[in-house]
Amino acid sequence: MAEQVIICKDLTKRFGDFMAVNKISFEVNRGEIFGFLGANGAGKTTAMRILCGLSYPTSGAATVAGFDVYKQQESIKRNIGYMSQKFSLYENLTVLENIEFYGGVYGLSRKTIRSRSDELINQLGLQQEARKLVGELPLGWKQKLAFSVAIFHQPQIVFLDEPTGGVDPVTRRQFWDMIYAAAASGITVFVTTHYMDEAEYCNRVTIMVDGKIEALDAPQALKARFQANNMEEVFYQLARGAKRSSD
Ligand SMILES: Nc1ncnc2c1ncn2[C@@H]1O[C@H](COP(=O)(O)OP(=O)(O)OP(=O)(O)O)[C@@H](O)[C@H]1O
Repeated sequence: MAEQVIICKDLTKRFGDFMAVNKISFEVNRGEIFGFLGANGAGKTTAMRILCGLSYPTSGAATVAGFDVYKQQESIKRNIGYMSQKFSLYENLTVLENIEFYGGVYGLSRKTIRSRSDELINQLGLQQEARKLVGELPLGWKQKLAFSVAIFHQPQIVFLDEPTGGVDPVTRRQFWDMIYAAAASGITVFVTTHYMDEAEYCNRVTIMVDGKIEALDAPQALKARFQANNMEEVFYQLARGAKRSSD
């Protein structure tokens, strides 16, 4: 049986009387690309923040990389990478300086940082840009670099919160090639997205509606179950009854 690196059981987060995350349960396997979908306000970011060790649940249980979300937040943070749409690299530092900075934050030795950053810059084809300010790079390149930095310390799991917002489909496809390479190297990928073509690239997806998980399966299986041609239609069938407004 596949090793489970994230286990959630009835995980709940309440803000006052409001159930932002309402008893969600699921498991994610090592090396899997796990899509976490839902309309605006469904509760994705709230759930993801708990799994990243940034916030406590109200009730329920979860472990991430074997560590408990209540008691072992620091161990969770050391074993994951995180990239949010808002998380940005330092625009006023160069490409190389950003890589070195985050390598240091993640506790890598100077020697490791030097050899891995050379390797990374070559892989990304950024040799010409290595000493340019990140602020001068196009958005798609910033996202690729931010992803590379999020997995620079070779974490067990990487959490991506709408990582490809605002870029064209070709650039998004290139970004997904990087996700596949990371997953092939054994990194588990937990990703939220609004783009339904990206949902098709995941091994399995959950669809959250109003704080609850309404469906969880491989895209192919969901399409068959909902007699849909694509994930857009599956999503629409599940999310059309959502009470939380999309803004
Ligand atoms: N600190 C908070 N206090 C009160 N309500 C909150 C708090 N954080 C989030 N919420 C509410 O919880 C619900 C879920 O928010 P969350 O950000 O998790 O949704 P999401 O699925 O990530 O949506 P989006 O795609 O818009 O980021 C929203 O209705 C939001 O207003």
